[in-house]
Amino acid sequence: MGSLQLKSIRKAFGGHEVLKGIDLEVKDGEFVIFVGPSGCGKSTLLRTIAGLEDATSGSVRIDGDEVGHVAPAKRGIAMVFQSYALYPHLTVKDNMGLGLKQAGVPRAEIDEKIAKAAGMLSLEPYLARRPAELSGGQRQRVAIGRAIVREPKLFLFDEPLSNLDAALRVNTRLEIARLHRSLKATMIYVTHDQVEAMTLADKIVVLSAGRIEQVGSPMELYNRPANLFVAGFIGSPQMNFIEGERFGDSSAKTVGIRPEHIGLSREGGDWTGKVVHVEHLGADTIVYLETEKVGPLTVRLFGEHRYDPDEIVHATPVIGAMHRFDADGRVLGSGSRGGLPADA
Ligand SMILES: Nc1ncnc2c1ncn2[C@@H]1O[C@H](COP(=O)(O)OP(=O)(O)OP(=O)(O)O)[C@@H](O)[C@H]1O
Repeated sequence: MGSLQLKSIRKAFGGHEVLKGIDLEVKDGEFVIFVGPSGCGKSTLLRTIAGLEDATSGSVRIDGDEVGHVAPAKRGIAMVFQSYALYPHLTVKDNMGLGLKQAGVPRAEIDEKIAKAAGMLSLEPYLARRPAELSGGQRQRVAIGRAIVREPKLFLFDEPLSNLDAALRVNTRLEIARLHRSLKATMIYVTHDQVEAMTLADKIVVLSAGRIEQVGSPMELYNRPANLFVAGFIGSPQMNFIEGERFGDSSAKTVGIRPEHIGLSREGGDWTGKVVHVEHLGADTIVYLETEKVGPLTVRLFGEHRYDPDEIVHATPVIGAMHRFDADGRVLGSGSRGGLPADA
């Protein structure tokens, strides 16, 4: 079992409050990812769950038990850091088994657990090596293996892939997804990487300046963002924001439309504009425009397209794909029913 309940968590460093009342429920077996801009409090929240920071006020419960005064080692959690935090003088096997050894687990049981975790992570050939004799990806797998052998109630990951190169990030990401499926463990994960968040999470928690902006599945956040902040934060390239009046929708202060929900043509379309820049990504082409009617626009086209800077083009939004926001940035509606004015 491994459920987590956070109630009104506040944390201040000196006079500076970095967590401003966090309420969150994580169910047993869920994969929950914290995202948000740099400095919003993601790591502080994770460290508070781990017990590496004490909350200034509020309650942290694991499986219903208050753990605010329980030492980190006694909380039944295992944490995997960006920096691996392996002991350089110990072999892979000893690094993985150290926590269990210190807890007085019998040698035979430790060996069995290490063998099982090493099998899951394809680490068998490296058990006798020291960390310096491993690649970054292998070191991170050892750190994950060390967490697995402890059979924690909660796995906490703090940007575990950010020191790895692009290809290795993808492989390790797939490995973490596979592990989550096979272990059915509760995992809480902090990342800067949108793709990691979208692909791994059952539930994403979007934080900004110490508060939760929205909690939801990746597709809920993408298709039905609760406010301008989430709409702008989730999705890359970013959602286009157009003043309601300029869009022709005076019932909304701002209208949002994702770059893939705008079509481009050389003749005939809603908004005439000039191409400013084009990015060819292979599978997609991103076209940046400056339009007369609605200002700058980013358009994402599937496949390869030839558009040149300074070319005059016409952009047309997909009907029903809009998100509408009020003057406070709260969503009024999204998609085919909520995204358009009533008379459209
Ligand atoms: N030990 C500390 N003492 C004082 N201030 C701290 C301490 N730890 C974090 N902070 C401050 O708390 C705020 C939140 O930091 P935190 O590391 O949780 O953010 P984050 O969202 O994880 O950022 P990043 O994405 O850059 O890692 C920041 O303003 C940071 O400077």
